Amino acid sequence: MTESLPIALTVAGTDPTGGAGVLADIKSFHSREVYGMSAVTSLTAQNTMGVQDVFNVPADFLKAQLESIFSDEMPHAMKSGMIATEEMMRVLKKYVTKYEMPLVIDPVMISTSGHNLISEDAIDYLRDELLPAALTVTPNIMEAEKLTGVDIENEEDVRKAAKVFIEEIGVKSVIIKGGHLKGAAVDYLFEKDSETSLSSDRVDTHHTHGTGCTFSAVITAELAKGKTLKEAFHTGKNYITKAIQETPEIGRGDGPVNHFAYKGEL
Ligand SMILES: Nc1ncnc2c1ncn2[C@@H]1O[C@H](COP(=O)(O)OP(=O)(O)O)[C@@H](O)[C@H]1O
Ligand SMILES: Cc1ncc(COP(=O)(O)OP(=O)(O)O)c(N)n1
Repeated sequence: MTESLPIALTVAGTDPTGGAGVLADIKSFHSREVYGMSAVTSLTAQNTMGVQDVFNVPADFLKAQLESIFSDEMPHAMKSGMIATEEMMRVLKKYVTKYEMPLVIDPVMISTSGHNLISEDAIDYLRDELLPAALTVTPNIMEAEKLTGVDIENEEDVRKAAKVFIEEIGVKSVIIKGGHLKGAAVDYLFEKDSETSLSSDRVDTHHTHGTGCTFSAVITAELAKGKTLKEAFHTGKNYITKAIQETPEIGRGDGPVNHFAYKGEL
């Protein structure tokens, strides 16, 4: 008899060159031996040099995709990435409150190349309505600053922002990624009564396109297997570090990471 596979769902935008968004998420799920499903929010025309165009899927069609999935099979964990409009976020909120499963929100706002991927009013809805529904939220430094209003330059500022996330915004936990701070690449997991930080040497490379998507997708995959958030955080960090150390040098600009590089225990 075949053993049943853990299933993870991503609700996110596409990047046709496969470095970020849905394709990066599915590659990450697959490499962790988790069956991947997706509901697409936006089609972007982008590559390693930047974002050329964006087409947002009508909110009703996002609903149709989610309905197709949830009326057929229940994923074990779910993540969201680029959710461009408040209308789409409202649709998503209905599903994440109706069906209970670990939810990881990667609050994607701006691409590395500086392109706005979500509207300003969607940011307010994200902070006030969606974040409290998540098991964890994985902002980078700029996203954490935008959502909390705290300027972040060092570890103390990271702690101040985490306090706002937990005590004011009402998130259950937050993982603040330090990829854009100076020095070592340190990420911080804050739960109500605990703090865990994981550090790795900074890799001297500009090939970091899709690191945030990949990191949060691996965490989601581990949660789908029933791992704890701390265990998932450790695997996510080890996976992304290896994926950045062994970038495949694809494209003419800021290239993607290597989804085959990490060979850790499944
Ligand atoms: N140059 C680097 N060397 C090692 N790890 C990095 C590097 N850049 C980012 N990371 C790691 O990649 C993950 C994504 O971080 P970050 O770049 O801050 O997020 P985002 O991709 O959302 O902007 C984090 O685990 C971070 O520590
Ligand atoms: C469709 C799509 N989704 C997300 C991103 C941003 O990717 P992320 O991994 O958060 O960030 P970078 O590491 O690329 O900054 C994207 N570009 N496209």
